[in-house]
Amino acid sequence: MTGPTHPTADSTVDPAALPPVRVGTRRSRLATTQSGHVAEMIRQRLGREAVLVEVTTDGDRSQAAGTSLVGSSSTGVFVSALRDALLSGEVDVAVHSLKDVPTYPAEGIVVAAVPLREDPRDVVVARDGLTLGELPAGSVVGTGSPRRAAQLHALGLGLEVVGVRGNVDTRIGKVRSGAYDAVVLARAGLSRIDRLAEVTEVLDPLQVLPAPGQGALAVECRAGDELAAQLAVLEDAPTRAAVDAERAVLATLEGGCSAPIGALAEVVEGEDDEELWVRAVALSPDGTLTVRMSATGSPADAVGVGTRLGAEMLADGAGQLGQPGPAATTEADKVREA
Ligand SMILES: NCc1[nH]cc(CCC(=O)O)c1CC(=O)O
Repeated sequence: MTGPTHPTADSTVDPAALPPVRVGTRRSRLATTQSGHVAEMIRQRLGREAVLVEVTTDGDRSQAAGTSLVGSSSTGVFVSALRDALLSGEVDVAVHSLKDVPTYPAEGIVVAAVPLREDPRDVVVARDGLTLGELPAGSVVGTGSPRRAAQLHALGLGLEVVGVRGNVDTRIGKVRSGAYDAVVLARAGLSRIDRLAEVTEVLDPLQVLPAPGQGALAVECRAGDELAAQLAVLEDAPTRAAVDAERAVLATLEGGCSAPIGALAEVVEGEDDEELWVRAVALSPDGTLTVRMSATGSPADAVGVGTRLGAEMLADGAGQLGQPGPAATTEADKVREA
């Protein structure tokens, strides 16, 4: 039988009658698209209204002012302003590209959900529809990422790697204007802003491993907020296991190594159970020295698998890749039962 609901009983509160969830976002097209995607999932799966609230970050301001912001040192600024807005109560949810989120935890904040990740691979946008292998030696390839630069050098194609800053549109513009022969970007970013048609090559992870967490989003909220439990419906468990493992590799290596790092994990169907596979690489900045390893284990032990893999890489010389000195092991490719 139907009848009036009882608004005083928690179980019968209509979620649509609650105030809208305020989803904090940076202003870039990539950020607003990602946050809009999360807001839509909140409407669909929580049945609550959601609105985007723009938060200007120091990173956005310095980019507007033309300051160069490349590499991992810049990533925190994009994240911290959103977290400040979360802690001050200005917004209820913060959405980040997971690869931009530092590995150390933020006080008072939890990653309430990691939704299904996009294709995590790096891609090339080159002139004339070319692949990296088709570009003549000496071609100019733009990237602001030490990880991409080192792996491009390691390909041995004689490419000239130069820095590039700015948002995705700006970077592709460098190829369109003829300033660069190619740029390397995350496929996920291009997918989110609907520019996949410009991709001329998808880079095989055997050659170029993505950044830990690439293609995945972190949905954060205040620790202890009842929203944290509700947002769990946005979670994709295999994605969480994969990015936990990748970030554990990174966190372990960060302890003893300043070299660029790539890592990619996936959960695959094993004979009896699901298995987690992790591949990782640490490189000298010029790409001449690499420590490359893989590990496998249970998705339930993702952090353990990644941590042991990172420790194994340190034991194999990953800590010596940053500075000149005795050569580290090259291309040591081991599969370990973790
Ligand atoms: N560092 C910038 C950044 N942060 C997240 C993405 C793309 C989306 C993603 O990787 O999740 C990008 C652009 C890029 O690396 O090409």
